[in-house]
Amino acid sequence: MTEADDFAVNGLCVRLGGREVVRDVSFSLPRGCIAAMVGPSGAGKTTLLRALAGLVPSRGRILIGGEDVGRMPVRRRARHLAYVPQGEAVHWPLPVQDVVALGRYPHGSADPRRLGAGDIEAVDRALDEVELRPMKDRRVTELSGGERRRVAIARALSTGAPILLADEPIASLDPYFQLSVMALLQRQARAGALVIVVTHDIGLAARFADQILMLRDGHLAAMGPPNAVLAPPSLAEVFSIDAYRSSHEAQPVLVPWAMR
Ligand SMILES: Nc1ncnc2c1ncn2[C@@H]1O[C@H](COP(=O)(O)OP(=O)(O)OP(=O)(O)O)[C@@H](O)[C@H]1O
Repeated sequence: MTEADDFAVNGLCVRLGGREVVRDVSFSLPRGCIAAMVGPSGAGKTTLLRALAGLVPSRGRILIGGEDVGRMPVRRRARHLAYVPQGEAVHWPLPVQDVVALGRYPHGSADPRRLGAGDIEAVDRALDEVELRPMKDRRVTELSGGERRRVAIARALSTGAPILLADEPIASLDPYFQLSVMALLQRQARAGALVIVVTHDIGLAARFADQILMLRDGHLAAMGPPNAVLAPPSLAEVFSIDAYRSSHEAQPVLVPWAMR
């Protein structure tokens, strides 16, 4: 890791509806890392992720390799940061491959009829990653909720951005695709990307993430490796739960077990 690879957030604050919903958040993460952002409902995860993506005004600084994201031209920022929003991304009856091709917009190609060979390759690769190539000509409005989530993930992947911010990408997926998408995000990290994924699934966070960012009431309550952060005291204090903890195939197993 070099300093230029870092994604650094300093003193980030976001006000919404006259209230500070993200408060003085600071952290830095290297490329090659997958970080899971967890926390109770309303803790500020989506707001923080949207602020990191430049989609909501914030105070403080966000730096990529020392460069201030707030001063980056929008297309340049979009080549650095890809964002998978919560919920369904597209409501128009476009073919799947055209939606995924929107990820090539920051590279100058938005019209699906004018994509270059590199764009087409990036789109096909992204469709393969989420196992949607056979559905590429289907209209997104005719897909299931889980399939649409995978289209949104493919669109972000097709940007080729080295920083991927994903808001609950596995929320509406079946167990096979929850594992598939988490493994895919981990592969992106191992290939050199920085992935920050918001999830309520602390079990999959423990299994796949290198770092946990734990939010509570808008501030970063804890950050570190899963076994340190998702430990009984913080699960009790932040989530008000006890969890069953074990290991399987040398991986941590964490199952929410009882309310406290
Ligand atoms: N547009 C808005 N105006 C005012 N308050 C908002 C707005 N959007 C979100 N909030 C508030 O900001 C706080 C953080 O919301 P946010 O959606 O970031 O939480 P979250 O941790 O992602 O929650 P969840 O896990 O339920 O998705 C909540 O108290 C929410 O009510």
